Amino acid sequence: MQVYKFGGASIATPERMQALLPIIQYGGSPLVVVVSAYGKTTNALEAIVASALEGKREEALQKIEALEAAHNTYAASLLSPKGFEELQPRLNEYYTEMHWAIDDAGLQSNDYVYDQVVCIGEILSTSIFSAYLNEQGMTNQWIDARDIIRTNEIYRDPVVDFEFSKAQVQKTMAPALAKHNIVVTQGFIGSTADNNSTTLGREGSDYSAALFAAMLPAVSVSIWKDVEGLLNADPKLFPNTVKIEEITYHEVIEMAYYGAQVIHPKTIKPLQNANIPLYVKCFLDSGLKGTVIKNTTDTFVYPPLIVLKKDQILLQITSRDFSFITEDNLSNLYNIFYGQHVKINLIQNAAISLVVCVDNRVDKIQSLVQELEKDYKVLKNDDVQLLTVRHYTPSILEELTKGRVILLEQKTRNTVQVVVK
Ligand SMILES: Nc1ncnc2c1ncn2[C@@H]1O[C@H](COP(=O)(O)OP(=O)(O)O)[C@@H](O)[C@H]1O
Ligand SMILES: N[C@@H](CC(=O)OP(=O)(O)O)C(=O)O
Repeated sequence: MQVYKFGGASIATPERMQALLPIIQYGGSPLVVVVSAYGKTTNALEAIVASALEGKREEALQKIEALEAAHNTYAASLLSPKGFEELQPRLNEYYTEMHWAIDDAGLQSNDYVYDQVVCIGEILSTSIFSAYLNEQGMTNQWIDARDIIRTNEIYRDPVVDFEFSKAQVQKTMAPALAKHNIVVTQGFIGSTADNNSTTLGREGSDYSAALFAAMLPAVSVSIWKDVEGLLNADPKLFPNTVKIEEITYHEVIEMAYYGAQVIHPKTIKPLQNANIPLYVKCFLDSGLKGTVIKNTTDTFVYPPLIVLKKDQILLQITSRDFSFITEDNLSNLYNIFYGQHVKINLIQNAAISLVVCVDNRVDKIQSLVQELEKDYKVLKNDDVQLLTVRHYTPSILEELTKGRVILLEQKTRNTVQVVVK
């Protein structure tokens, strides 16, 4: 039993979806196919939510109409006229779900509304994918991941109830696999005990694939990307990247944690716990070997692993009464960050101040700063970047920071992190 995860890029166009057929056909079976929304659908859904939350209902409806038309065109170009006609009522149901969800704007929390709308991207893409595979003779069972992945009610950043979800996997997914050999389901989404939809965090489909794999359990997970495997840096940001053949879970968890946008940070833990290898493969050329991420006792010499996290903000937080930033202040400050759901990417403290680097999330920073300012003075340094290099050498660090202003630097034996402007 294997799990394949196809991200938005791999199904960005109907032609790309078509090209996945041989990958699935020769992938071995049974196979769980975990799929994201196609292309940039999630961004489009976020824009719908933003309009609805700003009270611009007409604008939101226009954007929904465009999204519906795009999905209809996508489906119609893959399916026979009969197949499309059969699928249309189902797509319409999901479009209606979206309409209802935006009507909750202002009545329910913003994060709740976001999840009810944004989850539809994956529901639509998988419905089309499943129908297309069926038409092509690859009989499969479509499963709504919201019937399986149970989460708590922290919308947009929920905690998954692993044991409950695992029982659901055994009850519904395992028998469906035994019957059809192929199950098509969604990444990124789950639901609460009250059947409200939740999303697991942007780019969370990798995490879903890992959860399904650990719960079944599967022998491996393959995530299909537009790159030849895991590289030592993002090729869109750095020239001369090198592909990594094999790498430990630990190294990848560090890379993902520091912000490498190739694998969702939560993906590794369920796989490592169940000792399931993760392959990063290229959907543009499935013959390429890719990268394997697993437990190993081998010791590798890695190239410098570089992660650049853009759109960061540096906050300098100073006690108003000149009290030292020691345990009592620190625990108070950590509680504030925790309460505001803001993750600290880098932290350094001095006598009466603390400097933290966090993602510049407009929706969160304002209320965080308001809360902090009750007891502390806060200075902001906008538009900074966080550069992390594992297995660094002095020369690579010099090369990467040339011409940049270094605002903060932290080094351990293996890792260097700098906040640069
Ligand atoms: N270390 C890395 N190795 C490979 N790709 C990386 C790395 N860091 C960032 N990326 C980026 O990840 C992209 C693939 O991931 P992504 O676009 O999220 O795929 P998906 O379709 O699954 O969402 C690549 O095009 C590349 O720009
Ligand atoms: N569609 C969601 C979940 C996801 O993981 O997508 P992708 O696999 O395309 O990164 C997002 O864009 O965040």
